[in-house]
Amino acid sequence: MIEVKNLTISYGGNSIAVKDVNFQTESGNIVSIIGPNGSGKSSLIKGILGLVQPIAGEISFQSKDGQPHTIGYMPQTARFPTNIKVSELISFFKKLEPVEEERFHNLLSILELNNHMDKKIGSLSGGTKQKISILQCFSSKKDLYVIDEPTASLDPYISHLLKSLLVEKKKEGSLVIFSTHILKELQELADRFLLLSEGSILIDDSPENFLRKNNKTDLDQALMNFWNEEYKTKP
Ligand SMILES: Nc1ncnc2c1ncn2[C@@H]1O[C@H](COP(=O)(O)OP(=O)(O)OP(=O)(O)O)[C@@H](O)[C@H]1O
Repeated sequence: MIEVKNLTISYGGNSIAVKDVNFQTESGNIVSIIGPNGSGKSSLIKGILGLVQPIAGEISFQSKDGQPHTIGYMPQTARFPTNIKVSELISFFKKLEPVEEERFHNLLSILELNNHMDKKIGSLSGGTKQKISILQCFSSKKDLYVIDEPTASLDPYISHLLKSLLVEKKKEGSLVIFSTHILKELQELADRFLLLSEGSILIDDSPENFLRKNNKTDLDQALMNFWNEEYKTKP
């Protein structure tokens, strides 16, 4: 379980990236964070991960067995040292954190990373670097998976694989939090979504409930209607 209380993040000056955000969620769920560019999705994710220091609020985790929680993270853009080989990077990851060998080898093969082992990271495409992130993130079981725009630079085949991994992790009892701009992806995967606007949560609902309340079947359309109404009421 994760509980986020009054979380506020600023990078300095007067601007606030995340404003007094509150939510809590149980394990075994997929939660999606959506919102326009600059609405604070990545900042909220970085706050959850402890990568940025909030100016107010707190985040607490409780794992079922009382053990320290483990987190897998896939950033929006994979940033690895450019002058080492793929094989060296993967060996480094394996030294940092033990992997489940069967899962690791399955992923390595599905992601077709074997063909890239002798290449320097700097020579890889963005999508191939994301595949290494997938391998790193999903080669061992975690309590929480945090994925920032998972499918942004992936081809349809690998996007499909990643979405299946998220569903598999939920079924195994982990909590999955991902941000996206793709509402179809949200409707397909999420048990619950948070719509951020200017750092605050504007909607916190399940896709089904939101559709029912708005008498729609298509989330894209329902959210666009909501958004247009929201802007109409702004000065
Ligand atoms: N490192 C940083 N330094 C200063 N300001 C930042 C930094 N990172 C983000 N911001 C600001 O914080 C606000 C929220 O940005 P954030 O990247 O969290 O939004 P986002 O919803 O993830 O955007 P996008 O959809 O474009 O990825 C924006 O105003 C952004 O300019």
